[in-house]
Amino acid sequence: MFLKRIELLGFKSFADKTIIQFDHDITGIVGPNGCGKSNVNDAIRWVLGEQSTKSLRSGNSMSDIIFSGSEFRKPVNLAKVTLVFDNSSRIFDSPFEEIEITRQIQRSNNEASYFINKTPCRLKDINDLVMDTGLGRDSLSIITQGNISGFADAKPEERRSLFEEAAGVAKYKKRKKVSLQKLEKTQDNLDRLQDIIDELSRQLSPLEKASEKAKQYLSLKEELSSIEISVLVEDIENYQNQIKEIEKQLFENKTLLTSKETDVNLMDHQLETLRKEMHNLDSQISNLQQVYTKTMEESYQLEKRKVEIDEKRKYLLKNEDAKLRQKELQIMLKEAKFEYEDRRDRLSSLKTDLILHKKNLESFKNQENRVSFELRQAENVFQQLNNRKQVLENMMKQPFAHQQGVKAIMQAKQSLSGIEGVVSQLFIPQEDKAMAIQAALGGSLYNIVTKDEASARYAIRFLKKNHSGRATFLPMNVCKPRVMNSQILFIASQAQGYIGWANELVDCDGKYNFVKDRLLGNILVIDTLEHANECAKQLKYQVKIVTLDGDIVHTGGSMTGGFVRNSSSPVTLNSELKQIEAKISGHEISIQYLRNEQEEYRRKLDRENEDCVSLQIEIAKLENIYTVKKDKYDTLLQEYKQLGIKEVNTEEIKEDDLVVQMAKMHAKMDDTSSQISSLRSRRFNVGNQVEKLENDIRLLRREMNALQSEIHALELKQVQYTTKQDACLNRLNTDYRMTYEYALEHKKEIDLKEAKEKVIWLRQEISKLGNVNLEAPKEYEEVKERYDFLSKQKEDLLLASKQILKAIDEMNETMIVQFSEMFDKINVELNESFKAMFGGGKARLVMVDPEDVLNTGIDIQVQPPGKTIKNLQSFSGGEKALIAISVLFAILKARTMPLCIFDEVEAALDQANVERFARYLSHFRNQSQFIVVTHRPGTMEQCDTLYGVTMQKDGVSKLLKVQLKEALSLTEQEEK
Ligand SMILES: Nc1ncnc2c1ncn2[C@@H]1O[C@H](COP(=O)(O)OP(=O)(O)OP(=O)(O)O)[C@@H](O)[C@H]1O
Repeated sequence: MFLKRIELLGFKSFADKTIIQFDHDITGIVGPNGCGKSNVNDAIRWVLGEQSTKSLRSGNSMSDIIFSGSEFRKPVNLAKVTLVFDNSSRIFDSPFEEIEITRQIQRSNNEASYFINKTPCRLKDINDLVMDTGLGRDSLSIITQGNISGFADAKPEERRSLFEEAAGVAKYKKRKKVSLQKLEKTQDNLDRLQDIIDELSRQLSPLEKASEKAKQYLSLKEELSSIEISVLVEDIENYQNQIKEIEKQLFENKTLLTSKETDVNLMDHQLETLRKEMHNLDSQISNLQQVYTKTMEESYQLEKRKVEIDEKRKYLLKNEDAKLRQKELQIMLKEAKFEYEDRRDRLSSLKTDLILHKKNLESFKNQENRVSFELRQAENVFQQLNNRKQVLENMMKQPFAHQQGVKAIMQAKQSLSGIEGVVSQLFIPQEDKAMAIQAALGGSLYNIVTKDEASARYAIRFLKKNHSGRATFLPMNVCKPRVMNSQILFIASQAQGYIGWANELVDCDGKYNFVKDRLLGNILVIDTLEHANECAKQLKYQVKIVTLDGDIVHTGGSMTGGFVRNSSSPVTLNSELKQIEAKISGHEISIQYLRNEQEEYRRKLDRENEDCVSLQIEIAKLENIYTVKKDKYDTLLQEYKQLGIKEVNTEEIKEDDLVVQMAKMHAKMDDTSSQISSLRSRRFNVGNQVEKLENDIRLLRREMNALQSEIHALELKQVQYTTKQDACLNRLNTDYRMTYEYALEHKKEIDLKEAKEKVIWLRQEISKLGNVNLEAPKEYEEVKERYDFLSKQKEDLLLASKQILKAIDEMNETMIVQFSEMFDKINVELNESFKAMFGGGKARLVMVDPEDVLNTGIDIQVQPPGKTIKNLQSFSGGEKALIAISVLFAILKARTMPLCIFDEVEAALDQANVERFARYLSHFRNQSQFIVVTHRPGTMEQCDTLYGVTMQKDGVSKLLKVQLKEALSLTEQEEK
């Protein structure tokens, strides 16, 4: 037998271990109602994997199938049922000759355990084992009274499962279901995958762009760094050279300064010496003047004596004899000759002197004329400068003459609170930058800076109230500093003719720095308009640029410039005034210098004049004396000749002679006078030298001041270059993490100008890129990799779903074929079984939708003998059962089942029909094994073995093999 035995323990009413042995094809199980017959059926179904407590006629919990006890028996805690099958025909796909399937449940944990041949297994293993064998919880193997009675009344669709089971398509259906679930899952996965792929693809495009941008950025940056390092190194080298040059100049200037200091010291010393000499000369002159006076006194005494002697001689000449007279005359002649020759020589010497002095006079006159001319010119310019200064000062006294509102506010400043001042007065442009700053400030020149907005509001109310015009106010608290883009700062700093940012070229009180930065922080100052245009181009016309002349290149590229007649503003006035004042002080010095020079020449002129005049007087006096002396000599000579003396005694005049003494006196006086003159000249020269030295010292000191300023400027420059050099070093360090020495080693040979242009270009290109996500290439790679991977997965899934669909198609095909074949086969068998059950007539199975074999419901058209075809519903309960049994037999004929369990399937039949049923059943002997739960003697008669089930008072089912007679008596007992 296929099912060899059932072992029950604790299952429902089978509290005690009960073994049902099956030795024949048809085994009947009989007994009164409620004795536990159907529990055997339930036990088989339970072992074969039934999960529905309803199907098992149990309570809510599976543990309800465990024997629950009775008045006389305690409940048990374990239910265990084993089915033992003969597998020699290999109905189960297993190499074992015997298959033992066990299911048990513990009350304590409500957990079921499964075993195949005593080995624990899963429910699935049991399902797989019984699949395709015709067994199983939903199979045709177990048919109950309910199945039979409900068959006719069931909907066509509900009937279909029976035929599917018979056709053996259930496994395909199951597989198809699994495949469809897989397909659904695959589709779900595909949908999810598609969502992710869509999302990734949305990310990919921008990421690819960002990645390209980042790569471009990195490549530009790399190029930039390779060039910029060299540029920085070159710049540092240049700065170093410039610093060295400045150091050299500083050294030279400092040396020069020291040498000038030495010169000044030396000159001071010379000055001292000269002053001493001057003092010396003065005392020498004074001494000589005394000598002169004394000599003149002595000469006067000698003159007096001479006059007395001459008087005596005149008397002698008149009264004495000829010889004496001759002697006397001779003496007088000698003296007269001596005197007249002496005066002649002196005269000649004085004339020579006069010529010399006149020459000097002429030269000094020329010099004085030249200096006077230069002085006049300098004084003219000086006057003009002073006039301009006065005009400027007047203009500055009324700085807002044309700005009525500004003027009114500034006049009422004391009574208004929070008025700081007008922009044009608060900001002082650095030297030469006034025009540029004026252009940069433009309309803001006359903005009034206030402490806050409230002060500005108050001032505006004041203007309104007094009808005093309008003004623009700039509250300090709203001024925030402008931060220029570092790229622009860099490009600007490299531009040709770069002077600086306008705010850097203006001095002001520190508290106005924000105002200054707000108004001027974004305006660039470049030397010329050409350079400004060039720079504007490099900066893409994003920055307003002004030139030193006040021309403007606006953002966007428009230009303003030209000449304005009265373009003065307080900003330029101030600067012009400063320039004028500087010029005036320069002119003052040169005028002073010229005046000194003029004074010196005039003094010289006066002196020469004086000398000439005194010489001329002296000459005039001497000429008279000479004439007198000559006349005297001539007269004496006449007188002497009249005495008849041919020869004039040439005897030398004696030294002690009065005339000789007098001549000596004159000579001494001349000599003294000449010495005085020479000393005076010396004194004059020394005086001039002193003055000159004093001037030279003054000049030297001025030069030293200039040198000092130059040194200061150089030191400033040195600091500037050092700062620039440090900035470059810093950039090398922070931007490129390099020391100068390292960078120097790795520097490339570059053309600095070209390289700087390239750096600017590269920076512009980098700037154009805007924000760059440096992680983008990595992110792109990751997303791309994921995208590719998921796309491949999608392809695989599509392939898998195609394969599943193909498999489903194949299964559908197989199911259609198998179902159709089985359907036809059953239809053929039905005709026969129907005839056998009804004793004639005909029956036919019909597909409700033949087009949809896979889903169609199944209808039955029956025509019992002598009756016309009627609606199934209109048949009696017995007829309906008979129709169902006909179909059941038809199926069993068409598809051989190894085991069939009929649970009171013939209950609704009358005696004659039961016998017909039983007889038909016996036809299946040797073909299938039947376990028949029955009350009907007709059926019992056809059974090979009968088991009687009884239940005593203890509520426990007992089983015993019975003979037909006993079986009938068991049933009869119940009927009674
Ligand atoms: N868990 C359980 N513990 C104890 N007894 C149980 C349990 N479950 C069911 N029973 C008993 O089993 C009996 C019902 O058995 P079953 O339905 O097999 O009887 P039957 O012989 O088929 O009756 P009928 O001929 O009327 O169909 C009842 O007496 C019921 O009390």
